[in-house]
Amino acid sequence: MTKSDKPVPVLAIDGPSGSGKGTISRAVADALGWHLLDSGALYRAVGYAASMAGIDLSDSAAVTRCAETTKITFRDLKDGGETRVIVNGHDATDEIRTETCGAAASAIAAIPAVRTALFDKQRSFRKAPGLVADGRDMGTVVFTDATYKIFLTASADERARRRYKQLKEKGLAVTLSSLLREIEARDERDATRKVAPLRPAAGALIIDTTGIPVAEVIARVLTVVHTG
Ligand SMILES: Nc1ncnc2c1ncn2[C@@H]1O[C@H](COP(=O)(O)OP(=O)(O)O)[C@@H](O)[C@H]1O
Ligand SMILES: Nc1ccn([C@H]2C[C@H](O)[C@@H](COP(=O)(O)OP(=O)(O)O)O2)c(=O)n1
Repeated sequence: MTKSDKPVPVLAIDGPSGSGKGTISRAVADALGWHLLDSGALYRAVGYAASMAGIDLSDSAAVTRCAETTKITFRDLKDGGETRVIVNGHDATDEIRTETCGAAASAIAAIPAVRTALFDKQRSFRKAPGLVADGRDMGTVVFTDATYKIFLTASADERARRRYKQLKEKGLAVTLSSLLREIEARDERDATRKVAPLRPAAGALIIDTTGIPVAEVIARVLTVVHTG
């Protein structure tokens, strides 16, 4: 709560992989001077930690213990570069961004107890003057009372092309066809799981970003916040 007892505002931005959530959330949080929660990084960090520990990702009890005990912190760089994600003391920022880790995150995210284990940590990011929360269930589960709810989407082809360009620029060996397959498999798993499936929250503004430049999407989202 703020001093005036008004709840701290939350802008929930949900959507499938490659829809632009990370890019738009970071830019909007910077423009508003609000905090940022990259909830996907938490699921990726748990997937990474479990894989590193040699845990079978279908072993729900072991993965849940891993989610409960893994120490995840975000470290912002002074030069404004990519926020570092520290997992059990190790800078895992680059490792967690691979598609392999994305698939591991999607698999462990379907375990209800893993989601419960990460719930309070996500809620703790809600601090004045406001929070931009990026994920799959920000508006539907974690911040059901979010002040603003946005669902970003784009065609699977466009999302795969964006991811291809992004990973190529990082020097990773990827093919467009395998990325498209991985994105479609992840969409399917995230949208059909029993707990917190990917779907627009009731009343969310749905923005299809196919063919819309980043600057235009940012402007549209900021209009929602400014005009309430
Ligand atoms: N509207 C857009 N038009 C073109 N490229 C975009 C757009 N939004 C995001 N991108 C690019 O697509 C890639 C994936 O975006 P990202 O923000 O990581 O998506 P998400 O967090 O939803 O997976 C990034 O390289 C980003 O720069
Ligand atoms: N709030 C969230 C965020 C991510 N997840 C899961 C499902 C996603 O496929 C993975 C990875 O999420 P992330 O947002 O980092 O992935 P993208 O950047 O959209 O490719 O984690 C989730 O279940 N709930």
